[in-house]
Amino acid sequence: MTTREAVLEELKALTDPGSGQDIVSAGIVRALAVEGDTVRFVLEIDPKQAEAMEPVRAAAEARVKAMPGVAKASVMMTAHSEKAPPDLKAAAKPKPAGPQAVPGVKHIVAIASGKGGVGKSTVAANLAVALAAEGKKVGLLDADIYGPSQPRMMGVSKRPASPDGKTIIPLQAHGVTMMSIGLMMQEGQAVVWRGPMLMGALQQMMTQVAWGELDVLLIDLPPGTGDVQLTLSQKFQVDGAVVVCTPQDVALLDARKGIDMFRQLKTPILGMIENMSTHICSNCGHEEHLFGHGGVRAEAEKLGVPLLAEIPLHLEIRLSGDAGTPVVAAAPDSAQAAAFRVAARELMAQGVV
Ligand SMILES: Nc1ncnc2c1ncn2[C@@H]1O[C@H](COP(=O)(O)OP(=O)(O)OP(=O)(O)O)[C@@H](O)[C@H]1O
Repeated sequence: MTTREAVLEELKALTDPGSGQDIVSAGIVRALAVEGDTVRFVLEIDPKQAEAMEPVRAAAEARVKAMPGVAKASVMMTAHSEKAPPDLKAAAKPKPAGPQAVPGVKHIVAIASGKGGVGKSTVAANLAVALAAEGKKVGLLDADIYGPSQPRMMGVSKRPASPDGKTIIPLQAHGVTMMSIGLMMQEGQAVVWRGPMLMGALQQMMTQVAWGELDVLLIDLPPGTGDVQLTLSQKFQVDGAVVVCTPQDVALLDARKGIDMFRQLKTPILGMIENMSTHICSNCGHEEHLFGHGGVRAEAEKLGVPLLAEIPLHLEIRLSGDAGTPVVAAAPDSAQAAAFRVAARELMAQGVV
């Protein structure tokens, strides 16, 4: 199969009698399409030149048809428009697009974890509600393709509407505008995501969801260091990442990997959040350190990133999350909710919300 570039190269051998330039540089080769072994294009000419151009058209068709890998060549002449011809060389090589902003969204903050089950989604949901309670316009995008849990945590299950088949209308819960990849899948459906599908789904949820005006869009990422993290950091202007971990050594090791990845991607680390920091007994209020204590603080200091909050392991946090009302909304005055509010205010103090 031949390429568009090879065809253009071949056509440069022909001269445009009007300008004296080759027909590619003269800008009269338009709508060039290479489909398998068929090449089609038009020569856009001044109608007065039709007769003089016919031999050029015939020569162009013959030259392209003689190229290896070409079975059919179809060249037509059309009358030119008044607009300046486009620069074919520039059109062939579009500039690589840098990270883009999401229209209307002032800041993007990723909530990440090195491994699964450390409470990243719980933190994302409660942070979103806490920031909304501070008067911020907050969006929450659940991009955790392996286990989207925001519909359950935020208590929404309705499939989002798309009146025009292009724009997706996000849902509202506890003062937060939210969207989850889970709402686009059939319940119980197992999805095998491949790289390009993943990137497409993330891109679609970032740009096709009608987020409206937001102070911040929180992204609940899948655990670990994979395609979604990479795509998000490379394609969108992410203000920073919050890394959630538990005090266990193994989680810390994974958290370190996550931090390394964001550093390589030049995404600022806004801070770490220690979840399941201490266990507070829901009967007697006794506090104990089930997974050890102080490890995350020491690690954060070593890595030079702030420790945004220490969230206790508390039955109320799990029950409220499972019931669809994050603890910050269910029991705003509780000590458990206060820990999330501390993290929210820290982010506001950093100016990323
Ligand atoms: N501080 C906490 N106290 C009590 N339960 C918690 C706490 N944090 C999280 N949980 C519970 O632990 C479970 C896992 O939390 P969550 O789904 O937020 O983790 P995750 O890191 O997002 O997991 P994954 O991304 O692997 O699905 C949930 O049932 C949640 O309610």
